[in-house]
Amino acid sequence: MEIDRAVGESCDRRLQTKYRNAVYVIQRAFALYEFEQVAFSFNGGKDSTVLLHLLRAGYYLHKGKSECFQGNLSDSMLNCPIRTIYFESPSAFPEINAFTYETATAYNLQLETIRSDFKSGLEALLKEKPTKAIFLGTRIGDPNAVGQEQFSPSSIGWPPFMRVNPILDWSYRDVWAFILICKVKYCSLYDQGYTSIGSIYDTVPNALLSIVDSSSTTEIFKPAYMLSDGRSERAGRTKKLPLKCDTACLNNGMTNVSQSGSFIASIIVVGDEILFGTAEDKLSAVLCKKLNAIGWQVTRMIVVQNDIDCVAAQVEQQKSTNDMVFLLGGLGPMHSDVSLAGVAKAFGVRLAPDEEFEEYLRLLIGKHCTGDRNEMALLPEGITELMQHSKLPVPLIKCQNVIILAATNVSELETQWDCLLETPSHPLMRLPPFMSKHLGTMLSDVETAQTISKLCLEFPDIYIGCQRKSRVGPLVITFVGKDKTRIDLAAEKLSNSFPAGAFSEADCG
Ligand SMILES: Cc1cc2nc3c(=O)[nH]c(=O)nc-3n(C[C@H](O)[C@H](O)[C@H](O)COP(=O)(O)O)c2cc1C
Ligand SMILES: Nc1ncnc2c1ncn2[C@@H]1O[C@H](COP(=O)(O)OP(=O)(O)OP(=O)(O)O)[C@@H](O)[C@H]1O
Ligand SMILES: [Mg+2]
Repeated sequence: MEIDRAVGESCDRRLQTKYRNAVYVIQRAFALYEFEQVAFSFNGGKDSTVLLHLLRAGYYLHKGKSECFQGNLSDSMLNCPIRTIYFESPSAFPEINAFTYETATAYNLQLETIRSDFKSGLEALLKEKPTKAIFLGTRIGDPNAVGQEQFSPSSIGWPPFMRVNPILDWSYRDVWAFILICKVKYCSLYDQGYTSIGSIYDTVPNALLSIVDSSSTTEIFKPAYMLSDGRSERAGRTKKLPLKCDTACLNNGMTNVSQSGSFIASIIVVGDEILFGTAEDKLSAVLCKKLNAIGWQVTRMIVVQNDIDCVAAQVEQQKSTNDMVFLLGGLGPMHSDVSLAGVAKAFGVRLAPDEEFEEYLRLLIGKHCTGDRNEMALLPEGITELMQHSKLPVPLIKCQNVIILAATNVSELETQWDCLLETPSHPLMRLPPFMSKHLGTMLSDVETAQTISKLCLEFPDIYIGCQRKSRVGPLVITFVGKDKTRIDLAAEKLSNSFPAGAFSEADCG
């Protein structure tokens, strides 16, 4: 078969290894699932073009040569009649659309065009036709590849299928080496300087391929395969406009002080063991107190599973609605340590080796490190700031307005917090602290409820909360705010609304 032959006859040993592994993954998938229950996600991009020809090679090897040759078909037209899905969007480049349809016809792919978003399109597809696995041209540098393996079940919240990523470990160079060695057709945009193709609204030719030609009025670009540094593959993908709350990212992680006179933060704790009830989260409560003491308000404390998508979903949501997000847990070398991958996914960047951080880790755990790459030194690319302090063995990690704390107990958290505040570039502006006052009473909830409701309306700047430690014990009313006089006034008003002695100051630790 021509693809197999071209790679075999090339002198590119690296490509040969990548090719063999990818074809092996494809053959495994064909052996595991019924052919009718697998699909190929094809969009005319370079990665899915490579995958198309690997599928043809894998199918040929899986089926055996004889079954694949149909009559007098030349082997370059050898087909893999796989179900193929294309999510066609009105904002796709016409060249991409044309290439997708031409290629599907040329290779007899059973094309199913879907005109909705990925998730609902896949939901409808799975309802209509049982689909166990879908081949994708995802590569490790893609923002959405974080945490994926060659066989990765679809994410939580997505319809259930296996994502099969045969070229996950292929580099930009490998992709072009394959296309050029196998002499397969590719979308014409890649000859015009496009190196990764999204929509017409967010994709331009890669400026690194621009040819300076003073005699020409139009800008000319070299073809995509001329890009020497694959890390710049997505340089032509313009950033989406920031969401309204993402101003936090533009302003060194700071928005303006909200009307309540404080910054807001949320805390995400990553820990299956907390959700199973086998461990208790003590750190968030301590962190809340620390934040309150510098005048920050905590809007949420969330515990999530050790799952990249769960972490990513929460980080994505919280980072855009809070001035700062603190992440606790899920850091380290274990399979369940997915916090950084979740952060990377939330920001749409990849995890990349960070030499500075690796050096710190080497000093700390050097001799225990195995392998040639330290997985713990992979940090979200382009958005990570290391906050070093002499009392810390490794720096704290900050990704825009998300701070990742590696504390495993209260004492470590206290040290990390103190160091954070002592770091010159720390992003936590000190504001007047929150203060609180607690009143205890043996009056019942029913007797006090109405008066307290009225008090809340009268003192909108003071948080007034009620809690009981037991049904028979005292009711404790808490007043929290930044103005001591106002707190005292609210407490006094409450006491004065009831017979003398009904309330007394309580200590809530
Ligand atoms: C067939 C298919 C399956 C996908 N499955 C998932 C999934 O399980 N989880 C997920 O977060 N995204 C999934 N996606 C979305 C991709 O991660 C990603 O958003 C998409 O390839 C577009 O990349 P872009 O945003 O860079 O254009 C899927 C996309 C396709 C086409
Ligand atoms: N609109 C789509 N329809 C079908 N599959 C898609 C679509 N968009 C993405 N995919 C799948 O996701 C994979 C990764 O997309 P990505 O954009 O990174 O790669 P590509 O389009 O093949 O190449 P390029 O990086 O040059 O754009 C694709 O190879 C394809 O399998
Ligand atoms: Mg693309």
